[in-house]
Amino acid sequence: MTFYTAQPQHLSSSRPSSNPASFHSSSPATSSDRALLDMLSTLPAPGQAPVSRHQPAFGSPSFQNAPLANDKRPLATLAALRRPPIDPIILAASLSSGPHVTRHHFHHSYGAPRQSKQMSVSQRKERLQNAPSSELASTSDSSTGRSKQRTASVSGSYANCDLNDEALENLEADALRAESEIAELVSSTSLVPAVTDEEQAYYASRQAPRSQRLRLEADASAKAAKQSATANSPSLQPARGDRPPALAEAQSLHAQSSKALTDDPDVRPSPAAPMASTSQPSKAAAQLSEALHSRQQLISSAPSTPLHLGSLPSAGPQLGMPVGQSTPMSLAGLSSIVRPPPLHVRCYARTRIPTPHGEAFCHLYRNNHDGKEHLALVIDPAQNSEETMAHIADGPTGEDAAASSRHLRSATLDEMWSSEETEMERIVRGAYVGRLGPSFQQASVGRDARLGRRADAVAARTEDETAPLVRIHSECYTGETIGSQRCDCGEQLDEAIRLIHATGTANRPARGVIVYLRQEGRGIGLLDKLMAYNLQDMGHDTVSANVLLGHLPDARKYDIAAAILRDLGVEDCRLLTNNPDKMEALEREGVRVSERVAMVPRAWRQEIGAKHRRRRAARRREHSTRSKTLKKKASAVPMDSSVLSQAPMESSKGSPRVNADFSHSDSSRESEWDEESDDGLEEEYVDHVLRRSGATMLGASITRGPELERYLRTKVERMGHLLDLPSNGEGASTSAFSGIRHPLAESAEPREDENAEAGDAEVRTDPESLLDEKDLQHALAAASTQAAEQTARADQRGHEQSHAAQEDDAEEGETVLVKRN
Ligand SMILES: Nc1nc2c(ncn2[C@@H]2O[C@H](COP(=O)(O)OP(=O)(O)OP(=O)(O)O)[C@@H](O)[C@H]2O)c(=O)[nH]1
Repeated sequence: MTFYTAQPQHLSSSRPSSNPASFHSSSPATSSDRALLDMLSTLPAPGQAPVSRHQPAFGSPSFQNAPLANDKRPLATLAALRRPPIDPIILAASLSSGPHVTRHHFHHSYGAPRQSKQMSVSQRKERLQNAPSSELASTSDSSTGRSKQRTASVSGSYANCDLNDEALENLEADALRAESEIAELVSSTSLVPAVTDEEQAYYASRQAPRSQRLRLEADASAKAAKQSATANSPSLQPARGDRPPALAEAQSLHAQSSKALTDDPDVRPSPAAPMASTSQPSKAAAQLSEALHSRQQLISSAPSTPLHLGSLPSAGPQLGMPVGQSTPMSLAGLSSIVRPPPLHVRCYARTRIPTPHGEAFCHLYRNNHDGKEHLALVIDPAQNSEETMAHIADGPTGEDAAASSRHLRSATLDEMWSSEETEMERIVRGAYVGRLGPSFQQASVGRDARLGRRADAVAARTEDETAPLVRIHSECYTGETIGSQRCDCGEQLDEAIRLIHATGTANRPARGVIVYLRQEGRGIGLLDKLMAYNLQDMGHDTVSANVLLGHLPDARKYDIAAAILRDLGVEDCRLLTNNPDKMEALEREGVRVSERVAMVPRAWRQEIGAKHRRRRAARRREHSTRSKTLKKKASAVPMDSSVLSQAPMESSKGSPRVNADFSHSDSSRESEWDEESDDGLEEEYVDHVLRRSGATMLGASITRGPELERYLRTKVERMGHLLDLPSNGEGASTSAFSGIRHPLAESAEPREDENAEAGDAEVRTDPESLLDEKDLQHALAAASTQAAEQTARADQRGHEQSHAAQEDDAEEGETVLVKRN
């Protein structure tokens, strides 16, 4: 029996088969064929495994990042060539036979349960050696008269297919039997047969040598010719050429409805109308036509922004299945492939995390696109204040509203998730205000009330309100967890937290967000990143290694980051990045980037050019002389050993300072920030470099190394990152300085007054000299305080002693007097 499937003809023809109807195909692919192929080849349901290794799983980052036609990335075309969504040949083969089909399989059949004919080369050789000679008997090919000996000496890609002719004929018979069974099944369901797991399990692949395949094909075409001559059933006649009737009918219906649409775009013919005009088209054809029609309409009317599911046409009849039968693929599913469902993010938990730089709120987000848990680190210490948060809880107005609007809070976290949710449940997931403690627990207000207040607050916002500092950071296990020096990711994360905290002043507390996206290895995943490193060890750079592995140099997307920022109430930001793609992506997603703040690698901030190096060397000499003098003084002062051992700790950020010349208190830091003083920024930086607390990265502080240098340079030179390379060696241009001053400094240019002031700054940025100098200063300061205290105590004791002596003297005098008297 002949069977027809909903596959386009050019697909069927790529699968040589003994099926006469589908074997010969010469009609060219029509646009409908292509539309259908397109539809079939982009059909995976959410969570479904890829059909081939080339096809990314739906919802996976690579699926999200699959290059679009309008993608302007330079290597989009190359990527598309390397990793096409699906290979049509593989698609055709797998639709008919199973997902494990590869390009090299060309003939498949379902057979009765039998042992697989695929065996390893060693097994096959062993079997051949042990086989009786009768098994290797030659058979005579009746058509050519040539004698062929089918030994198992076939090698190469067909090595596993050394079946003898008898086995092949058995298989052929099995195949025909199975095909006719499937055809029966198909004719009862009209469209593509569902292949059961059992059938899959009994599937036997036959990779025959070419000569054998040609013979089989010749036999099959002879049979086909014979059958077509004798066939008299009009229902089995292909409607156009040897095209399956269901598809041909669908195409004609589709053409009719398209024409009607072109004539009058407002009138969309109901599926019943074209059906009435044709002579009894099958239900399947009508369904197919409807599917094609709806899809084409969707594509043509799709806006550039994601559609809401509600605006899509109802599921209607389902493609590929008779009405009433369940199928995983509905029209709604189809539409969701055309445009992914609108992105939704929700914050599931929020908690306070103390970091070496200060406190942050860690938010965990889930979304409906990539199944990953992304994070947002919100730095907004004012939220910890009970007074501030009480405003939110009580419903602020006017200035209070403006103050509370500054708080970066997740709308999805604060909202009531259900009417049954208790206050305690909300608090436990992080929807609380103020600082949570054993005696203070107050749930935050729900979304609607808060949004209303936010509107008030926006109206009341003052003009000098600056946008929060935001960093979009991509996960990097190697850089952040094991301290890899191939990249500066760990350092960047640390630096971002530090910089955001550093924006705080007495009047304006720090405020910013680090969105931590789980896009390891620029979106290619840890596995591929590790392989990319091996390619880099072989001489490739970070860009070419990615491309060699079939990826774009950067496969990340930022729509989820933008959604998270919007959820946190960030509508505009100052972005900490060197990557122009990030800025563009955020702007595209509706988050305004009012300013870019450079992320200067710490190692490059140390690299301050030849001229400055010379001056730094001079300053260092001067300092060493001063240090020696100070050391001499120190040795003259008696001092507890405990004081000396604590000196480095004293220099860490937040610890009490004892010498105003070399350090600054928190309040002095605030005033420096108020004045936007570079020196203050430098001090902050130096403090950070010298800190000894916290272990966010192994070997924290500055990431250095030749591989890091290469990585950074490649990003600048090949990926367009906006960072000036440092000068290399003596006499190099100082233009490299632009961008290597502190990123938050107003001007990126080096200061004109290259005097001792600049020298001071340089010296301060040298951690080693600073460590010595500062530690020594602290030690000295502590020692002199101790010495002063000792002196004071001694003075006191002396004073007391002299006083006592005087009293004694007086008493003695009195005694004498009394005696005299
Ligand atoms: N594929 C690949 N990814 C890398 C490599 N080195 C680091 N990464 C990843 O790159 C991501 C960080 O991206 P970067 O290009 O360093 O920086 P960026 O985030 O684009 O730009 P900035 O905002 O300026 O920091 C992290 O996910 C790292 O895991 C590499 O050699 N190959």
